[in-house]
Amino acid sequence: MEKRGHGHGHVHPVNFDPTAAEPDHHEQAPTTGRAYRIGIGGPVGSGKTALTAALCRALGDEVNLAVVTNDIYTTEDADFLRKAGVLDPERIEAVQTGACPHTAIRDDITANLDAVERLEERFPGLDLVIIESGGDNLTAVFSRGLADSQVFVVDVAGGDKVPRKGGPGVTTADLLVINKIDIAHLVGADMDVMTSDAHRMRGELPVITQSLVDTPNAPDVAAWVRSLLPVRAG
Ligand SMILES: Nc1nc2c(ncn2[C@@H]2O[C@H](COP(=O)(O)OP(=O)(O)OP(=O)(O)O)[C@@H](O)[C@H]2O)c(=O)[nH]1
Repeated sequence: MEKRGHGHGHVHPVNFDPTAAEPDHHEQAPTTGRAYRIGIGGPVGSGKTALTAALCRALGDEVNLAVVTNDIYTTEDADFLRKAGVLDPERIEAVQTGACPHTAIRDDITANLDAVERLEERFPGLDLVIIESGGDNLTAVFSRGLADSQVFVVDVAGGDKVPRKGGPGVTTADLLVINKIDIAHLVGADMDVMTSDAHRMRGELPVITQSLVDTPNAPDVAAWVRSLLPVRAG
């Protein structure tokens, strides 16, 4: 990490590595005997709540699932999901982060783990908890102590440069979703550029492009989620 001075007698660390994240202070807990936890993160308005709703629609009848939402000051996302009727409202827990959302999904994950625990107590045998982060920036990723796998959602409206800007969300998330491809032509986003940059930045890690207007149940992401869950007998 480089250090830069700026004229008041000391230096601040300056990190120009787009793939660098803050250190993760939590270890991944063993996944046996508890619900699998998938984190959904990404910039403000990219479609995280819409994807969460889509996954509830796609998987709700076959998987015992619940959702934790994170908002800074409100319970907006939880309220949206409850109103959308995609899941029993009892299966939705809201965390108010009161600070930058990445703090609650990475640095102090207690409130989120407590919310997961409440859901697990309420619904014994829960298979899956989807944890939706509040909208943040390209550096916001989940602690492995909270999310077993994570999806990072960007959208075409942010510009086709977003994947090549990197950041740990784009480069290290277990799945990158490029959302709202139905409006790519309206915002002048070149999908070939976005997908080839995304693959270049991510190596072997998967990339899904989708429109939740054209495919409201997010079939490709739902298939990816199914592939992560343990196969159940019967
Ligand atoms: N055209 C189009 N609009 C979409 C798509 N996905 C989501 N939207 C719209 O984009 C807006 C933002 O979507 P949200 O799901 O609320 O985004 P978010 O990432 O949860 O937003 P924050 O929680 O505020 O960060 C909403 O008006 C959605 O209806 C899509 O695939 N295509």
